[in-house]
Amino acid sequence: MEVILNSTNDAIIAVDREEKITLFNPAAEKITGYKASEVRNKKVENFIKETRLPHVLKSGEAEMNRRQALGNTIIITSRMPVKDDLGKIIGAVAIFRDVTEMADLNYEIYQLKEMQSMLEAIFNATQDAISVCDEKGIVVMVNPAYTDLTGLKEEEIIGRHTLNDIVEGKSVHLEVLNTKQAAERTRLRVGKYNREVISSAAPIMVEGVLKGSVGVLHDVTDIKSLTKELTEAKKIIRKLEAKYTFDDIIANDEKMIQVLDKAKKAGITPVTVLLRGESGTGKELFAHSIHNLSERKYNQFVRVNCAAISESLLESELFGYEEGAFTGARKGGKTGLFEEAHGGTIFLDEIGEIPVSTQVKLLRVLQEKEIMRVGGTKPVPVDVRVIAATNAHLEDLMREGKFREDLYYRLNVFPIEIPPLRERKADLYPLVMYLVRKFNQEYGRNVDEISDEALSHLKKYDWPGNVRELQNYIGRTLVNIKYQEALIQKKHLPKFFDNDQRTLSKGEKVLPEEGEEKGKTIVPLKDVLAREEKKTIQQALEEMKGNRRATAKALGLSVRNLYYKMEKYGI
Ligand SMILES: Nc1ncnc2c1ncn2[C@@H]1O[C@H](COP(=O)(O)OP(=O)(O)OP(=O)(O)O)[C@@H](O)[C@H]1O
Repeated sequence: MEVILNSTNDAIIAVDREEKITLFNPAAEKITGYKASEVRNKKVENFIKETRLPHVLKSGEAEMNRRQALGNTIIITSRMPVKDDLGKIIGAVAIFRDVTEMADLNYEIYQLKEMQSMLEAIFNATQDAISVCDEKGIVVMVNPAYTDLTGLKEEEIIGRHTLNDIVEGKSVHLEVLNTKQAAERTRLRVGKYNREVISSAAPIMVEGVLKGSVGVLHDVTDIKSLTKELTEAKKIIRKLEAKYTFDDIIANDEKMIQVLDKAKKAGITPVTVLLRGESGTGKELFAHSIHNLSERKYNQFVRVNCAAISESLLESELFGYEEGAFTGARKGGKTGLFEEAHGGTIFLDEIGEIPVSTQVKLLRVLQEKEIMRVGGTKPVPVDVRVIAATNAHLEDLMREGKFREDLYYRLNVFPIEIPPLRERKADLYPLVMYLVRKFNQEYGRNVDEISDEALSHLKKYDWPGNVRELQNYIGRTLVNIKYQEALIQKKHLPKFFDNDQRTLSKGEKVLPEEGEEKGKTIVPLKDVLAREEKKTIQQALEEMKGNRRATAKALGLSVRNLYYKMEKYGI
């Protein structure tokens, strides 16, 4: 018995009825720091308050496995009364164990558990698909983003080899397991949906030993579609911006060089410009270039095709409207194009198509430098440079009462007349070569010259559609040329009045010819009608030398309707 008392790690303290210590073993000495000889026969309360032995003497009740502090130590105590044969309490004994070390360990475990829960929360909530495999390449953990991305259920992944999820490409996990190094940015296709991903992985090392690999997948399908959207958005922005400068205007002809000089002068002054010339002569190109030479070049260039916007909408598009200005008006109103162009330039193309009522408002902007929103009462000051363009004969329109005289004089401050291509044939050769370079790139051709015979053939033609027509024509020519051919010869040149839609320039809409598709002789009626409509419009435009007003009149259409159809058929 004595041996047990002396060798046990449990501290044992016994007291008699008077609460005096009768037993104090070596373990008790160690925990409390008192010597048995010092405390024996002395009241326990005088030395150790936490034993609760006086309480047990009174209550006669045992208290088992209680956790408590003893100074800086943590102990687990059991106390029980000692009774004689008659059940009378003659003393009490306390047995306790130092668990400070165990408590520290518990605390560490607690901290680890906390960390684990935190990591689990991150693991489950992150948008990145994560998988973990062991040192043999067997997947042991995946997060919800991983199952979402791959379309595989957890049970189809866990416990299987990591190669199981890959449809195409090399496993980064295996690379990590082979090299013990991180594997960076590898393209793969994974899972049920064959998603394209970029994957990276890193080794899991525990005390220098490789225990597995953790991999992250980024879905690039989304990135790809976002990039596509971004490219589209950029295209739209570029369309809105002025992209050309005077360096982009090809001119060799004396008359054209003079026109260019005049336009450059307009560029460096804030004057209102009226660009006149047939369709396709380069009016828009000039408008861009003037804006880009001016002090306003870092501000907006807003192009408005006055013929392409319906009469009822044009006014609110140009000047904006106040909330509640009309049924269907947007909440909060709308900023007009003049306000958008504030500080910059507004290019009013086809100015001859503006209805007389809107002309009054436009005159106000030019005179007062302020606009009035539709439904508004307060004028809004705007600082906008106006460049207008027309291929219509404004003087005729004025005589017919369709164009206000006062507006005409306000716009005609600095007229620039761009001559048609037939009057500047010296420009043909440099224009052809410029266009050839452009289409070489686009179509993957290697043309570097045009034969004299082919060039003189082009010079004989009138080019009613001007540079735009030449551009389409050279595009068609390059389609006819083989990759290895470097010289445009007469045999490559298409017919001038070629309405064959299959040789139209890039971007134009191709409608099926009669019975064109193999084994299909019946073409839907709407396609036949569309094809005929397109042909007729093209022919009319050719005959009217690209003059849209005259073409619309000849076809019995409004200019707006003609624009709509031209856009629809990609003419
Ligand atoms: N001198 C030139 N040098 C280079 N390209 C030109 C030249 N003139 C016109 N172009 C090109 O021809 C096409 C038609 O030009 P643009 O749209 O400026 O003509 P436009 O007179 O405004 O036509 P429309 O009256 O039909 O709107 C454009 O692709 C333009 O880049």
